[in-house]
Amino acid sequence: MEYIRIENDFPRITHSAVTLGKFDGIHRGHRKLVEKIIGQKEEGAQAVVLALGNASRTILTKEERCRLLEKLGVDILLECPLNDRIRHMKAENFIKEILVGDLQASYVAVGEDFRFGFERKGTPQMLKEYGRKYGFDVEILPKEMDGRRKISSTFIREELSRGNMEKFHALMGMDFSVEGEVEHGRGMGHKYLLPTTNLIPSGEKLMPPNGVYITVSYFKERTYQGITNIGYKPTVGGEKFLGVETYLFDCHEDLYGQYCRVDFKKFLRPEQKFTSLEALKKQLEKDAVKGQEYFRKEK
Ligand SMILES: Cc1cc2nc3c(=O)[nH]c(=O)nc-3n(C[C@H](O)[C@H](O)[C@H](O)COP(=O)(O)O)c2cc1C
Ligand SMILES: Nc1ncnc2c1ncn2[C@@H]1O[C@H](COP(=O)(O)OP(=O)(O)OP(=O)(O)O)[C@@H](O)[C@H]1O
Repeated sequence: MEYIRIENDFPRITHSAVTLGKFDGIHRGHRKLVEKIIGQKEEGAQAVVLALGNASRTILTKEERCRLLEKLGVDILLECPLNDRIRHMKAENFIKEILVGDLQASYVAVGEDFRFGFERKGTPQMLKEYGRKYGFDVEILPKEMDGRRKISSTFIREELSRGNMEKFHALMGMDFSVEGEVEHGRGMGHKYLLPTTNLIPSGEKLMPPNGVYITVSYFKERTYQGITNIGYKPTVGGEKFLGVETYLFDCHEDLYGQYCRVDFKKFLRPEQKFTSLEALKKQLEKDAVKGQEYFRKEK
C-alpha cells in the first residue's frame, strides 16, 4: 500500500474508488466502506482511503492504521490534515477539483452522515448529484449499529476512556493494543515484586484509564497471557512517562529489546498508591489469580 501525506496538492491518480472521512481507528462501519472500494478493484480502480483529520491523539497510531488498511487490501492511503485550504474549500469545489480532477474517481463510498467542505455543507446526496453529472457512482451506506447505537469513533473513544475493553473489541473487531520494544524498568519488580516487561506507548495513541488489565502479549516467537499495569507506579515514587508494564504468566525468558504487542482483554482495577511494597505485592498476587481464572474460563 502506498501512504501519502498531503502537504499541498493531491497526487494525480488515474481511476480510483474512494472512501472519505476521518477514519480515526478503523471500526466495523469503516470496514464496510473499505470492502466496498476494494470490490471496485475488479473494475480496474485503485482502492483509495482519503482520511481527513487533525486529532492529536487517535484510536490507532498512524502506523497501526497503515498496517491494518494494507492488510484489508487498500492500495493508497491519503492522509490529509484539515488545513485552511481544505476547511475553506466549498463542497462543490472539493468534488470537482479533488475527487474528479486529482483522483479521477469512478466510485465513491461514504456513510449516510458524512459531511464535508466549507461549513460542512457537502452531503452524500450532493455527492450523488455530482456523480451523475461527472460520471462517478456513489454508494451511501447506513451506519453499522451496535444494538441501538450507531458505531462511531466518538462511541469507541467513550468506551476506551471507561476501560471497557470488551466493548472496544466489539466495536473495532479487534483488541485495544500497545506495541513497542521491551525496555528496562528500574529492576525493582524483579527483585521485590514480580518480573515484568516494560513498554512506553506511542504519545499519539489514546489510552484507557490507568490501572490493571488482563492481557495477552505477542512476541515474535511466543505468546504469553498476563496482567498489565498502565500508569506511573506511584507506590515506588512515580515515573515521568506513562508505562505499560506486564507480568507474564509462566515466563522465564529474557525479553529485553524484543518487539511486543500487548492486547488488552479486561479491566481489573485502577492503579493505586499503596503504603508499602508488601501491600502492592499482595494485591499483585490477587490480580494474577483473577487473570489466570479469566483464561481458564475462556478455554
Ligand atoms: C500487574 C501490575 C499491577 C501494578 N499495579 C500497581 C499499582 O496499583 N500501583 C503502583 O504504584 N504500581 C503498580 N505496579 C507497578 C509496580 O510498582 C512495578 O512493577 C514495580 O515498581 C517495578 O518497577 P520497575 O520494573 O520499574 O522496577 C503494577 C505492576 C504490575 C505488573
Ligand atoms: N457505523 C458506520 N457504518 C457505516 N459507515 C460509517 C460508520 N461510521 C462512520 N461511517 C462512515 O465512515 C466514514 C468515516 O467516518 P468518520 O471517521 O469520519 O466518522 P465516525 O466513525 O462516525 O466518527 P466520529 O464519531 O468522529 O464522527 C464516513 O463516510 C462515515 O459516514
